[in-house]
Amino acid sequence: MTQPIFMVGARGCGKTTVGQALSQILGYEFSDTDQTLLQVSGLSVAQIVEKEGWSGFRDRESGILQAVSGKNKVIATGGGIVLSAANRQFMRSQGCVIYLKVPANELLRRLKAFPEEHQRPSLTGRAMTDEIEQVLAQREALYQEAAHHVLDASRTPDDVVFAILQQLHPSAAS
Ligand SMILES: Nc1ncnc2c1ncn2[C@@H]1O[C@H](COP(=O)(O)OP(=O)(O)OP(=O)(O)O)[C@@H](O)[C@H]1O
Ligand SMILES: O=C(O)C1=C[C@@H](O)[C@@H](O)[C@H](O)C1
Ligand SMILES: [Mg+2]
Repeated sequence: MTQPIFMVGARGCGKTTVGQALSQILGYEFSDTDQTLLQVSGLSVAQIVEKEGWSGFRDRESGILQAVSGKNKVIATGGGIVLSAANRQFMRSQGCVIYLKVPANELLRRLKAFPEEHQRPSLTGRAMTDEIEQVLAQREALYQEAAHHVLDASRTPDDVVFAILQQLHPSAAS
């Protein structure tokens, strides 16, 4: 398999952490849409949103998704990449899409421990607990629609990587 692997899911589900580890095992190149946007623009998510609003950020993010896609790549996306129907269609048609599913209480635990507020400014203005539940409720169907594989990602990163390898190459991972 050479097609790109796209990691999707909510903030803090482990797209960057697990995607990077998976790329190393597969010998694939790794890209992250949030990190690439930071590198090419020199601006954090919070700065882009302040200047251009969320719609400006979403437009830039969609452009980056297309730019970083390619063979033998693992691509960690931003948590809101699936809001665009064109992005969902692009990822599904170009590659293999993996949804890392994590319950709200575990997302909250991780995001409280590692807030990274410049890259994760508030989406709703609400308290983090309420925001996570609200955003998950709004996006769950979109993550499911985009995904070829849905993984329980509340386990350790190594366990999640192993589970992905089992889904992609059932014989090789056993
Ligand atoms: N399986 C895991 N178990 C425990 N902690 C994890 C796991 N995966 C990631 N983490 C931790 O949770 C935090 C968020 O992970 P990560 O940045 O990979 O999430 P993300 O899905 O890329 O989030 P974002 O959408 O904001 O980019 C990190 O500090 C990471 O160390
Ligand atoms: O869930 C979201 O909408 C976001 C998640 C992050 O990865 C960043 O892409 C940004 O903070 C928006
Ligand atoms: Mg990330």
